Amino acid sequence: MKKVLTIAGSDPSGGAGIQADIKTMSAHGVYAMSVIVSIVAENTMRVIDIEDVSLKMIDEQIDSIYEDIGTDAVKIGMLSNSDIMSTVADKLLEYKPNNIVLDPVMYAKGGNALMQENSINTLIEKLIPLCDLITPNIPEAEKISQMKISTLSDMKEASEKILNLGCRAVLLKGGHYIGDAIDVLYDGNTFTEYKTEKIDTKNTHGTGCTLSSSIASNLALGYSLEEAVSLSKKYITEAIKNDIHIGKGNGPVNHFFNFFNKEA
Ligand SMILES: Nc1ncnc2c1ncn2[C@@H]1O[C@H](COP(=O)(O)OP(=O)(O)OP(=O)(O)O)[C@@H](O)[C@H]1O
Ligand SMILES: Cc1ncc(CO)c(N)n1
Repeated sequence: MKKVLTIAGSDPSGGAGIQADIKTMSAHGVYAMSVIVSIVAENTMRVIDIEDVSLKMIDEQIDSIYEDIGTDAVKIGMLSNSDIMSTVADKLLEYKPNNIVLDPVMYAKGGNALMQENSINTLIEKLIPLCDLITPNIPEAEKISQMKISTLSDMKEASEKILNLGCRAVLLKGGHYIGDAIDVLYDGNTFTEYKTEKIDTKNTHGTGCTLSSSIASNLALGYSLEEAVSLSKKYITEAIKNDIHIGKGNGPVNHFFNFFNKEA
């Protein structure tokens, strides 16, 4: 069985973070493992508090995976500050895992910060160069590329700027784009657009976590980057379409739409 690790924050309400990652990986038939770096008190409505796990415990959790099991892909999600980013980057340099997918989480859907603003330089200098793929949404890509993104051609220009920071590929997600849900993949040679209609729903909590975990799973399963993104775009679209109406705010997607019928 292929093995995929998520290094991210915990969302007790189950729609984003580690919980979304494990559900997504399990729905793809890979063996999911998790290193929790922050515990977030949050739900579908708001973020209440964040408590970071100690750097020592983060170190030891990552060691415990590589001492024993190893990974076929690694998904990295919320890293709240620059010390955590450096700790994770050092471990990636030590173990050199294949297929590193970084979702550079900065804000929750309601707008609360999940990453300290002053850690963006560490993200850029230490983490991005180690990644096979980075999956920013539009506000995150604006921060990383330091340019305003209003059009599809801006998305492409920002992808080029981000790729020049040293990662192997960029998937700039257009869920926040007015109009269709267009994501742009840039691998240094080719731009590939993945386009679906925007689904009219407020239940999009954890869409980014789910997409990046799906891509990591598909890479672990041996798909090429282009195939993995294409399959994962189909997965997130179906997961959004088949939403399950949990909570009072921005609810989660249905990670297991393939396995059960929500009407049943
Ligand atoms: N309403 C929607 N209809 C169709 N696809 C959507 C919709 N919202 C987001 N998507 C798709 O979901 C994926 C995740 O994109 P999005 O930009 O929402 O990520 P995100 O902001 O990082 O999510 P989050 O921070 O909540 O985890 C992308 O493939 C995007 O195109
Ligand atoms: C723990 C966590 N990671 C990521 C996100 C972004 O969706 C969130 N809301 N919570």
